[in-house]
Amino acid sequence: MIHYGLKGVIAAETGISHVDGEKGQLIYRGYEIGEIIDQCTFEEAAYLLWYGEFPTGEQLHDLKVSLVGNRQLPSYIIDLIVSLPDEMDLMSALRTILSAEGRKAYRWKPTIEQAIRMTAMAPTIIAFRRRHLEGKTFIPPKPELNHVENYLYMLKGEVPTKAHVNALETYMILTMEHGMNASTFSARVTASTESDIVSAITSAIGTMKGPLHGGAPSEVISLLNEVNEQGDAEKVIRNILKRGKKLMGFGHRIYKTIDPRSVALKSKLKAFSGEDKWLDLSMKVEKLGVQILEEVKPGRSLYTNVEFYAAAIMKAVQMEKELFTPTFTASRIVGWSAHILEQAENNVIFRPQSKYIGPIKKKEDSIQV
Ligand SMILES: CC(=O)SCCNC(=O)CCNC(=O)[C@H](O)C(C)(C)COP(=O)(O)OP(=O)(O)OC[C@H]1O[C@@H](n2cnc3c(N)ncnc32)[C@H](O)[C@@H]1OP(=O)(O)O
Ligand SMILES: O=C([O-])CC(=O)C(=O)O
Repeated sequence: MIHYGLKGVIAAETGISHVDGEKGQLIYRGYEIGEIIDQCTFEEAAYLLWYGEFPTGEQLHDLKVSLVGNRQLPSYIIDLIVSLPDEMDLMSALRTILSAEGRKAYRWKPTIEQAIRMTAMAPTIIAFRRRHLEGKTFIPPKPELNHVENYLYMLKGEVPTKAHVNALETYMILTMEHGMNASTFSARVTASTESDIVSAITSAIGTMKGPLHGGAPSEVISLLNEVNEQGDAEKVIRNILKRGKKLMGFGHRIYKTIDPRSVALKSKLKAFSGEDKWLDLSMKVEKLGVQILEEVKPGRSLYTNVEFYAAAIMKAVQMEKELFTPTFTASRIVGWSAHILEQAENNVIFRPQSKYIGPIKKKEDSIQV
């Protein structure tokens, strides 16, 4: 039997997270995601994923110090940020620039220190590259700001409001980790060859970029923009589906009910912006989208996924469309690296099989006379 797309195949045991697709539940290291976003910072959630438990005050302090030190970029990385062609999109640039970090020091086995370094570097690379493309000067990280505050500060050049930090931090914690999704699988496959953490994360970034995975939210914005311009949401949705296209931000391999991250983002947005044009538009498109998908694809249980409300939350914190997937990547590096470390603990190389459906030939039969 062939499991196309490895649907339903369990290929590893993990203690990092659990995704219950029927209940619509997401658990990090035993704790429900709702509890984590209400009570933790980005740093605390990352510590939990890497180490399996919450940090003490001293451990959290040490992690913060390590993040501060690793946020400074070496000169070879800065050189790349300014020399890559301008038409390279941010995800391609991030993939290329982070991969330049692959030095001898990263040889097998991966370590938590390496995971922290890559997590610390990503937001600085994204912010510097973005500012370079805008013709603006780089804003170096401020040691006294936390991870999410720093990211916004380096992008915008001013210390962000508490409301913006809180909204983005919620999003970044919610998207840190999600079981054996496509990009995490990529990371684990690369790590399973005993390749280094930089290569594994580079593989994952390449996988994250695609519109069926991490690239979806910018397409959600295109959908919302189209509805906003045309005014008739039902017509826009039906036209997309009539053309045989997918409705971006809807559907999920595991969730057969609403994605709990989508619920959490919607409620954060309600608290954050109250009456907001993009939130209202998103809720209208969600309601109609679910109804029409049930009519067109009955029984497939298609609801909004995390990417749907990600678009509205990014708008709320004034992030441009080009930053959506890189920001998702900056948080998912935590989950990828936790999986790379777990893979290294009990490694078996990933090597599924394929069924050959081509012909069997003989060379002499193909010789023309
Ligand atoms: C962080 C993340 O990666 S979250 C996912 C982000 N991606 C998106 O939002 C892109 C849109 N969604 C999709 O493409 C899919 O739902 C995926 C990739 C997320 C999941 O794919 P799969 O598990 O392979 O489900 P599959 O594509 O087989 O869907 C089952 C059925 O529902 C349909 N379907 C699934 N999602 C959608 C959608 N968004 N719009 C229209 N139809 C859909 C499929 O066409 C399929 O129909 P069929 O039974 O007639 O063949
Ligand atoms: O789990 C998946 O297949 C996709 C997803 O939601 C994620 O990676 O966050």
